[in-house]
Amino acid sequence: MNAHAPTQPTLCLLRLPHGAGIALPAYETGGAAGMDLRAAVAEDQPLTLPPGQRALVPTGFVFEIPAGYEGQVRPRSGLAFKNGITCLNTPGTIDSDYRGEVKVLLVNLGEEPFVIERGMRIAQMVIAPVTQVAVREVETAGETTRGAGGFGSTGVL
Ligand SMILES: O=c1ccn([C@H]2C[C@H](O)[C@@H](COP(=O)(O)OP(=O)(O)OP(=O)(O)O)O2)c(=O)[nH]1
Ligand SMILES: [Mg+2]
Repeated sequence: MNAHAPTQPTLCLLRLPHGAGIALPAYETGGAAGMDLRAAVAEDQPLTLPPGQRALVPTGFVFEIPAGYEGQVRPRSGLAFKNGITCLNTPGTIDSDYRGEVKVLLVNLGEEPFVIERGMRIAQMVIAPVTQVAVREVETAGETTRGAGGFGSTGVL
């Protein structure tokens, strides 16, 4: 039983042919926020990401995100710190109506080429609730104390 069990929705996963043998995305610890995603690159064709380059890395699964939720694809801090590997579009947005393969857009911001092997845990996915709002155009925006101040207007200390 994990920390979030009482209200747990179900994530349905469709395994694609090239995802055969890849471990299901999983929470590595009981209280983990994200499920680790693995690279479904070919066993005999690891993907080398040279410095400054990006690549779409397959996960091998279609994710059926429950209605009312989104999937956020986020970097793993270890890969970012040790190797400069991050998600270019972080957090990647997986819509609940998307039925294609989830892919991870990695970029190498490090100085060395990075080799992505089959089954490597390359990113993590957080499932988060989303609200779709009604959109309405207005003539004036409601007054606030902040007003138009932003981008550092409140200072640093
Ligand atoms: O890191 C990502 C980001 C997106 N997607 C998939 C799922 C998502 O539902 C879809 C569309 O993503 P997004 O809306 O970010 O991209 P877009 O450029 O706006 O494409 P679209 O016009 O298809 O919405 O692409 C991924 O597999 N990985
Ligand atoms: Mg879009």
